[in-house]
Amino acid sequence: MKTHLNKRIYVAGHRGLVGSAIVRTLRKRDYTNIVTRTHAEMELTDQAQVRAFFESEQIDEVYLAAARVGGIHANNTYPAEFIYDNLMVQANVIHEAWRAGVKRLLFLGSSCIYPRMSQQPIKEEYLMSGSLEPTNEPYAIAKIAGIKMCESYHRQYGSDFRSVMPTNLYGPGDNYHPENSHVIPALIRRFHEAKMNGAEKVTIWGTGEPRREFLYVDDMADACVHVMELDRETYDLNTSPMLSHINVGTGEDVTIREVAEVIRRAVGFKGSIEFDTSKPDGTPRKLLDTGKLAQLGWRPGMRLSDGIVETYRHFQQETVRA
Ligand SMILES: NC(=O)C1=CN([C@@H]2O[C@H](COP(=O)(O)OP(=O)(O)OC[C@H]3O[C@@H](n4cnc5c(N)ncnc54)[C@H](OP(=O)(O)O)[C@@H]3O)[C@@H](O)[C@H]2O)C=CC1
Ligand SMILES: C[C@H]1O[C@H](OP(=O)(O)OP(=O)(O)OC[C@H]2O[C@@H](n3cnc4c(=O)[nH]c(N)nc43)[C@H](O)[C@@H]2O)[C@@H](O)[C@@H](O)C1=O
Repeated sequence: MKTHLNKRIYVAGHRGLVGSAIVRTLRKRDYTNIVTRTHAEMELTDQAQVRAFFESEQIDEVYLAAARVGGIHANNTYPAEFIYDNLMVQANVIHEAWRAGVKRLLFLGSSCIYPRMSQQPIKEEYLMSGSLEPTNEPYAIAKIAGIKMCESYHRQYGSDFRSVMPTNLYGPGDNYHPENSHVIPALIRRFHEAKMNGAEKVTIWGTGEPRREFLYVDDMADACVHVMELDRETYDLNTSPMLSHINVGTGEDVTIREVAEVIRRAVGFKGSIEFDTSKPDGTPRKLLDTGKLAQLGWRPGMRLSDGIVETYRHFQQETVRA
């Protein structure tokens, strides 16, 4: 007999930062029937491959953590790939999941869906109330389309498709590419290399003044499973009739200068920091209002300084993905 622990759960993007943490969390909670495909095994932008997968695998639930992801430079340099890949991946997975009768799906968006100059902290209902940040607008537009797909399939077909909007994430298994990664992995690598090479200075992009909220990836995965385990009635009661997404964050933000200092200390780099103001700052601030998720009984566990120490420990053990 099928219990909730042996339902067939497909984690899309299981080798990425978030997907790998979701698999760890599901295993820790004794889920036994987790289905995965690497990018080489299934190209999610190809509808025929995605259709064949859902037709043969009898999936009960989907965590959609596969996407084209990168930091400010990657988003700004490859906008066509960020909009095309993300629209295609999510359209194929959401549509084919519906066709195959998948019972529940979780779509991962991003806090960059909200207006660049949004009121802070950002509530879910501020979606589409202003213009987006130009460095990642194509990615944000794709993510907004993903939310709207989940809402539309729920509205028209009653599909139990949900969305969470994570703040900036970091942790074990991140992408440490020198240019294309997000700020925390980029700076862990830069400070580490500077320490190893005996360099005197490390350069940080932008002014150091933007504020960001950072969530440890295992907390993010825990929030994803928490949201998926809510019954539909509770989920609906806590989202507004026209907006189905839920913010996930810590409720606290820091400046880039402050987070750089935390990383410098964790890595043990003794030199100085300089700022390259020819590089973009991006959104000045994006602090999520996480009241809805708190009301649903979830809170983060990891403090930023501890999470960075833990991530640096993993970085030193991992084969760097770069
Ligand atoms: N990291 C962050 O700070 C944030 C992430 N998010 C969201 O969380 C989700 C997960 O992000 P994250 O784990 O960081 O991203 P990663 O880049 O670490 O992982 C993404 C995964 O998706 C796979 N993938 C990408 N494109 C395809 C494709 N066309 N076909 C098959 N597989 C594909 C990748 O495989 P491969 O590497 O082999 O291409 C990789 O395993 C995304 O939706 C992202 O937008 C939201 C906010 C912040
Ligand atoms: C999660 C989120 O991630 C992206 O947006 P972002 O919040 O701007 O993320 P970021 O981590 O790349 O930068 C944060 C801040 O940090 C500064 N910064 C300093 N030095 C480095 C540096 O070396 N690398 C990077 N990447 N940033 C640096 C950088 O200038 C910026 O001010 C979105 O495109 C979108 O993909 C998205 O959803």
